Amino acid sequence: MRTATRPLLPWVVWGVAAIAYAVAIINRSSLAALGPAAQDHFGIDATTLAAFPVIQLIVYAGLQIPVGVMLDRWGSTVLILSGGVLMIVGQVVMATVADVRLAILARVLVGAGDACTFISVMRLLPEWFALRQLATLGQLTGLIGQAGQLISVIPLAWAVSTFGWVTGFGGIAATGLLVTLLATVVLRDRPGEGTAFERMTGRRGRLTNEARSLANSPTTGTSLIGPPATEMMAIQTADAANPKPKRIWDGPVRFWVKTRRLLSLPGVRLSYWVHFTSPFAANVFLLLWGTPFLTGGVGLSPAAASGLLSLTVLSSMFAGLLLGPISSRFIERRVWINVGITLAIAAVWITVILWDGAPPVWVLIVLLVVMPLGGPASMIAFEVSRSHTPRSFIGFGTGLVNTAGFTASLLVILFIGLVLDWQGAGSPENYSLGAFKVAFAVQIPLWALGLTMIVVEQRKTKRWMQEHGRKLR
Ligand SMILES: NCCCC[C@H](N)C(=O)NCC(=O)O
Repeated sequence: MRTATRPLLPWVVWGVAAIAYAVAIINRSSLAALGPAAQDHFGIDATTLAAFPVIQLIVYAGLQIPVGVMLDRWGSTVLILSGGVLMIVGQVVMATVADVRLAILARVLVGAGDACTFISVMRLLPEWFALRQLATLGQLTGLIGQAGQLISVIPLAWAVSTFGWVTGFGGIAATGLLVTLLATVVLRDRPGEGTAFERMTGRRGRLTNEARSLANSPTTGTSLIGPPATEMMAIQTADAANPKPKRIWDGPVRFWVKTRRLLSLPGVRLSYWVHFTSPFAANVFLLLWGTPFLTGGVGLSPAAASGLLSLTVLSSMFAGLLLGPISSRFIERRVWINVGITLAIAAVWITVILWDGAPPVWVLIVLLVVMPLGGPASMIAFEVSRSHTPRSFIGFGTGLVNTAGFTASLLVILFIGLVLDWQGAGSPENYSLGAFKVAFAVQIPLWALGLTMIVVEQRKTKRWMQEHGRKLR
């Protein structure tokens, strides 16, 4: 039978989950190209406008661990659907209100819904696919998300300028509704588990009963040989005997114990620092400071700046295609691949900062091609985390790791603003190249911190694995 030999269902489940992630990215970046339109619509200044992405990012990062805990309890389907509903409500509010405080509430809802999506999609992968496929599928998921970013920039800006604010944001809400409905009848947490629709109606279809994973062995943990003898495994056994605990919140003490146990694994700490170090330069540039630097600092026209910025999407998509197969082929070296990419990003930025005067266009092109490689490189962190996190903690572990890059991005966004202000160059009329160069130098200590911690934790991880007789997979 087709389903038994070559199951199609894992691909359909992943496809719909990846589309849900792309919709989350459309929601996340829906204001990216609409700055002036939003200022007009709400009658706000640039500082208030800048608060939108920052608040959204704080909500996103702050919810990663709670969402991870819920994910381990309720599974990916519930979280992806809840995220979809939150984003739909957020965009309906955004489309219909005139008060800026309500618009900020709308962004909070969008940030919360977005926070539920990515790690839930990542949590589905090891349930449906074989180990050797996970790195590539993780990268492809990131790449499909990136396509969402393209949609949110060009077609949304066109829709808002042609049909108006309400139709543009209403259109995003309608797209979200369609995908959420699709997810209700397609997503399944794992083979044998029903869709949300089946669970609500109490009837399971043939597809669910015959569902098979492409994996033929357990896909998380570090051991290929011998029983792991850590404290963590006791927790894993307890969860295996009782796979659906009733409570979502065990109280602060138990939560703290869990966090400490997870962080006691050097491989989990390693994955945190891998995610911390590589993506922030691109995030900061794309979310807030890229256009002011290129226009107010380097002196490019807005059109030239946005042309250069579009390079980042292409570069990151291309890197995503290559890095998946490479990191699963060279599993022992994947952390060093990430380190190499981060060093390249730091080297290009230091060149720009030390350049005498405005860097020529070719240097800017190198910057905008190399810097976004940090996004796909950061996906390696989820591979490292999957290798080292016990199965029953995967959601928590993924959420914890995903906090890292976004925390670093927030810190750098904030530090750049502070250093610009400190130099008296905090507003567009006072921007200068020299001030931006000093401000972007705040990235250097964060790279130094991240890279040092990666080297330290990589050594500890290697030692830990030798001591416990583990082999990486
Ligand atoms: N192709 C770029 C993928 C970037 C992934 C990024 N580092 C990440 O962790 N994303 C999480 C998210 O919610 O988008």
